[in-house]
Amino acid sequence: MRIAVIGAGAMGEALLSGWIASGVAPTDIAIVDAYPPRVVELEERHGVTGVDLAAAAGQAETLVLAVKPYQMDAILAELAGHLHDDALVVSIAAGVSLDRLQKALPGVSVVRVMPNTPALVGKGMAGIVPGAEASAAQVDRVQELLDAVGRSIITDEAHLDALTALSGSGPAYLFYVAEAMIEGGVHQGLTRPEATALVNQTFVGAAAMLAESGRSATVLREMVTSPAGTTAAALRSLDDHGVRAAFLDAVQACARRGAEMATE
Ligand SMILES: NC(=O)C1=CN([C@@H]2O[C@H](COP(=O)(O)OP(=O)(O)OC[C@H]3O[C@@H](n4cnc5c(N)ncnc54)[C@H](O)[C@@H]3O)[C@@H](O)[C@H]2O)C=CC1
Ligand SMILES: O=C(O)[C@@H]1CCC=N1
Repeated sequence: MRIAVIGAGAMGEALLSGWIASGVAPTDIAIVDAYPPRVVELEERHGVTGVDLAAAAGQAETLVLAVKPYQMDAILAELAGHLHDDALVVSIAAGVSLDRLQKALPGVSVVRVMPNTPALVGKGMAGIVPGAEASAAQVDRVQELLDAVGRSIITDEAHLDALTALSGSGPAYLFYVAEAMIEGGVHQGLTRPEATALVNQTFVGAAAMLAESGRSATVLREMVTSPAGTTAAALRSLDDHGVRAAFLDAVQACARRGAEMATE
């Protein structure tokens, strides 16, 4: 058993399906989930195998802890003392510090990661914070897993809440903007399917320009904004509604919530 995903919910499934798409054999991936129908669903959809936590602890090379933060203590307590000697534990939970993980699993190699759901389509972005017990080879192994489903950076824990506020939670902000734009198109008389197709492809095109043009977001926005034109009118309205300030506040609220969760 190469990888065991403990808590095969939204993010656990995004990672494992991204790994399978990148060439990891489904038979190398096991899942542990408290909700039996979810295990059956993922076994059927991806060809992975449901196991119990004891089997994952005793056999998996890498255990990816992908339960909700408040479910983490119960999992850590069950794992403590049952992990095999070379086990590598990767926690993706927001607000669960390395210190808390390491105290629950003394002597175990632990790495903290903040991934995001675009891993599902091989376009993920992840931050990696190595724990003190993790070897360079183990950190490389984690980075290889994340790079197989997108990109990653090694960072320090002090920056992980800020990283969560951009890449971890960020996809939700963009989906929210997409929803609002689609609604705007419907208000202008477009059908919902037409508005959805226009907005989705505009996101694809704009994202590709950000990734591939080598130009900054500012330059790309200026390229669209003709003097006294339509875009300038739209951006003026966004500024009048404080949208830029709202994003600054949203990023701050997200990072603050991550820090707060660490104390709960
Ligand atoms: N959803 C996202 O975009 C991201 C989530 N995360 C982190 O990933 C973790 C999971 O988040 P989601 O996938 O959104 O949650 P989710 O609720 O979709 O998945 C959690 C899964 O854990 C299972 N579970 C609960 N208790 C369990 C137990 N004792 N043993 C085994 N399985 C158990 C649930 O049945 C569920 O399938 C969280 O800690 C979150 O902070 C990190 C980055 C992005
Ligand atoms: O909303 C959350 O708490 C998780 C962490 C990052 C994205 N989703």
